[in-house]
Amino acid sequence: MLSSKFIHAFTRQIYHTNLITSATFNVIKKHNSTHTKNDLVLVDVNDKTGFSIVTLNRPPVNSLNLELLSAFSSVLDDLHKNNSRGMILTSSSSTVFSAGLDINELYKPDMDRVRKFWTSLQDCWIKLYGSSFPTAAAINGHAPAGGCLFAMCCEYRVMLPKYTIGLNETQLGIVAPTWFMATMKNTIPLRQAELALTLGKMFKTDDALKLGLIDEIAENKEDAIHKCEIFLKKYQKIPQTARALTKQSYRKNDIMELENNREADLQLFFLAISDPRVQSSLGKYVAFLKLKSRMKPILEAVKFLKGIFKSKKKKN
Ligand SMILES: CCCCC/C=C\C/C=C\C/C=C/C(=O)SCCNC(=O)CCNC(=O)[C@H](O)C(C)(C)COP(=O)(O)OP(=O)(O)OC[C@H]1O[C@@H](n2cnc3c(N)ncnc32)[C@H](O)[C@@H]1OP(=O)(O)O
Repeated sequence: MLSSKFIHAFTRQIYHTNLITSATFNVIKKHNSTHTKNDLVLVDVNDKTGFSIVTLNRPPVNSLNLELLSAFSSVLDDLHKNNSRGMILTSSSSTVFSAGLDINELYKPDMDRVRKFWTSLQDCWIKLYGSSFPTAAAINGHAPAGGCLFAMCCEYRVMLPKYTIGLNETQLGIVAPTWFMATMKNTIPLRQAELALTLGKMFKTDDALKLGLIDEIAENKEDAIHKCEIFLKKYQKIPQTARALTKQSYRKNDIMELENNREADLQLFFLAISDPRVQSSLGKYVAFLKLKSRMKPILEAVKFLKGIFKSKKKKN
């Protein structure tokens, strides 16, 4: 009953988007690139392929706060309305795809704001994981937690060498929501997902490839985007509605589970972040990140001096 209702709703939605004239799409095409409020998310449409490159742009680490999530959510709406031919998700940072949820939204939160924040995160996940258009992620930097979640929502992942990706929540003393877990279960083998989730494991690029958490390794960002385009082009020969319905049917149980329990999920989140032990873990983590960031120049100086000593030793 539920599933036929769901399929029916999605079919209507997809037919509806197919019927949208290319006029709206042309508006984007003509301008070629659109930016959201504050430029937190940049959208560039490739005239030749029709693919949109969506760039998360919140320096320094693309941590997902309410404003970034709201901007991303409305970009996903636009792509859907404009019957996008495909989306490539990437980052404007040279070392970080996304640092995941902004810890400042979780630590000592303002309850009004955190409600909007969590609802926005739910929106983004539902729209991205269940998108009618095909998606690929060009992971050009580290992708912990929420960063890994968004990458896993895409149907294909290309990552640059020597970065890390994973759902590391347990390491922070928090539990990944069930829909985070479901997304990982849809990406890598079940037993590996359980181990990765309970350990809060971050995988280096090579290991992520072996595990199937990513699909390819690229030399640099341009190469990653190119590889994503090759993937998206494969769908050009497949009838659009059949492709979209297959993807959505495949993911529908996970999506319906959240759709039907959004308020309960929000209450569970409130309960978790109101726990003093969770707040204490988050507080320590915020302090650790700040300390690490401040120590960076010292660590870099030590590395530099070590390099000099090493080369002097070699000469002698
Ligand atoms: C059943 C119960 C269900 C309810 C569950 C309840 C709660 C759980 C809810 C959700 C799950 C959580 C999901 C998440 O996404 S939590 C976020 C996890 N993210 C991380 O652990 C990443 C932390 N960051 C890093 O590891 C590194 O920063 C980096 C991404 C590898 C980049 O390293 P780099 O060396 O390039 O940068 P810096 O470390 O120097 O950082 C620069 C600057 O950014 C600040 N920062 C980093 N990450 C975050 C972040 N996630 N949020 C906010 N701010 C961040 C860092 O502090 C520095 O700031 P500064 O001002 O000091 O320069």
